[in-house]
Amino acid sequence: MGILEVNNVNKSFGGLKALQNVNLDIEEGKIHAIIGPNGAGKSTLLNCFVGKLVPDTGTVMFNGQSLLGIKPHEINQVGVSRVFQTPEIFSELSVFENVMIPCFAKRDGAFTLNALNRVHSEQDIRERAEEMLVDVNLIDKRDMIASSMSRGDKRRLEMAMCLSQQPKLLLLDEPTAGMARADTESTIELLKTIQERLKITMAIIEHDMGVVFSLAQKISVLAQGTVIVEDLPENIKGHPKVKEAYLGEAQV
Ligand SMILES: Nc1ncnc2c1ncn2[C@@H]1O[C@H](COP(=O)(O)OP(=O)(O)OP(=O)(O)O)[C@@H](O)[C@H]1O
Repeated sequence: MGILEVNNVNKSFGGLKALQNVNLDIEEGKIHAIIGPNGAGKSTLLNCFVGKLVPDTGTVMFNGQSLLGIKPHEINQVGVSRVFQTPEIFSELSVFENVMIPCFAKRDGAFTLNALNRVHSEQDIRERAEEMLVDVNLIDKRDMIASSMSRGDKRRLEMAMCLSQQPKLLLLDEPTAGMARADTESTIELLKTIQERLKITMAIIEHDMGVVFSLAQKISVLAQGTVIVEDLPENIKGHPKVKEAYLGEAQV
């Protein structure tokens, strides 16, 4: 049984069938990539996991609980976190302060900026934030202002913020889009380390096939709203259906 199970999901926008009878099973502890050409329905599907869109029909179950009709922030509370193309961080705050914010939110159920003022007396929050920074290898940069960091380090910081909410499933929406090669490599290493050490399940949408094949343990290929193949990475490379779907785009 998967940690995330998608059954017969359909979603249309007017007359356009963006998702048609989509079935997907994301296994606990694995990195599962969802790939496909432009307009295949990848973002629409991800949006159905986080409450941004509601499927017309079908079910989305997380750990045996339906995610349909649940508000995005509640989905986050049940253990599903999403990482966007552009890291969502507080640019003017230090690295350490950025990580303390979600640590407060996790403990108190909400965060107010005032909380940062009493941080010196908040030993448990400080320790937790430090632990997170060690996990993503940013502890030496704890006093840097977030805006001055590289794209790769900003991604590390965002991951530390996500991890402090103790997610069970991490959804990654093109995590290396627009990155220089060095930052892309650093992000691949980061995600591998997190998955190996913390065993967090990840679902990743990504156009860069180098990233996909470096990380994924299973791949689902979407084309025109339908899953055309779901298999191990070695069986996806060169698969005739996948090649056909990508005709005119970067080859797989
Ligand atoms: N809110 C919307 N209203 C109308 N049509 C939409 C909406 N969102 C997506 N679509 C359409 O649904 C189809 C699937 O789009 P989606 O963004 O899910 O594809 P994608 O695989 O994520 O594409 P890309 O890789 O280019 O981001 C496309 O034809 C898109 O134009």
